[in-house]
Amino acid sequence: ACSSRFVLSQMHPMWQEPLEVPGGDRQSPIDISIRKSVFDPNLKPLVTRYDPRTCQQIWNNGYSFLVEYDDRTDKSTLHGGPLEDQFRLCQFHFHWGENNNWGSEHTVDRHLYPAELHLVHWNSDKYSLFEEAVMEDNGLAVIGVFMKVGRRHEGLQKLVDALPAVRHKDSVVEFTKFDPSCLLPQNTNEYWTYAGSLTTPPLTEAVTWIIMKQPIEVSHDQLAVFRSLLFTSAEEEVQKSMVNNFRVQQSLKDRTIRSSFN
Ligand SMILES: NS(=O)(=O)c1c(F)cccc1F
Ligand SMILES: [Zn+2]
Repeated sequence: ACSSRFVLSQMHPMWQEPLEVPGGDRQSPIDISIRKSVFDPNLKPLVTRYDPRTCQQIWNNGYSFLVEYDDRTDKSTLHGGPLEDQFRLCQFHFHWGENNNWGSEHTVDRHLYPAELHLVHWNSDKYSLFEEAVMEDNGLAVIGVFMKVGRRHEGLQKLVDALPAVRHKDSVVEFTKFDPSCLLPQNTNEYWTYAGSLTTPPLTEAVTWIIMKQPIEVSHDQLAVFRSLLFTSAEEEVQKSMVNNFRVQQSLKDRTIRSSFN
């Protein structure tokens, strides 16, 4: 699995923003202004091929919970869209709020969603490890999917049922045979894409972001289970609810957001 331990081992205490970032001209997340985005007819459809047999475990890393995949071979991949190369799925995770009024990292015309899913992939045509790719301009591709409150998401429920087992920071539970394509919206041809960064330290400017226009629906109760997780480990006296684990929005600076649709 892609040991995001690398990314999170440099973890700063929560929200010690603003963190000085070398360069810092392509930071994430951002607001996606629809009128500022430019339709690019050359953008291709996204192609995801996920093998549920590569799903390994769920890990509470004290920041979010990650569903980690075996990324030692090209079994679960992403290509197409704005991407020139093939990318390997290493993990997916979420960001959410303490209530349904906020929680997403990206916004659309300042509209906040209660949560956002990130499917993290690294460029396996150019690099041999996630830890390498995370330091390179074209190293990562992250699919962002907005989540709104509505009908219960049957595919998500298997994951929700496993969360009590990873309530505390540093807990891990085996989790297998999960196909993350069930978490994608039915329409994956409409997305925005821009050059950005990790939204957690080391905040490296390595990410091609692909943000789906169509949100998925999850139930109020499913989001409530996300909020039952804890930032703190079992040993700590004061337990802190894992909520509001999103980064503050960053300036667009000299960047263009492209859309795959008109
Ligand atoms: N939030 S994010 O998708 O930028 C992200 C990554 F891409 C990789 C590791 C951790 C992480 F949080
Ligand atoms: Zn994320």
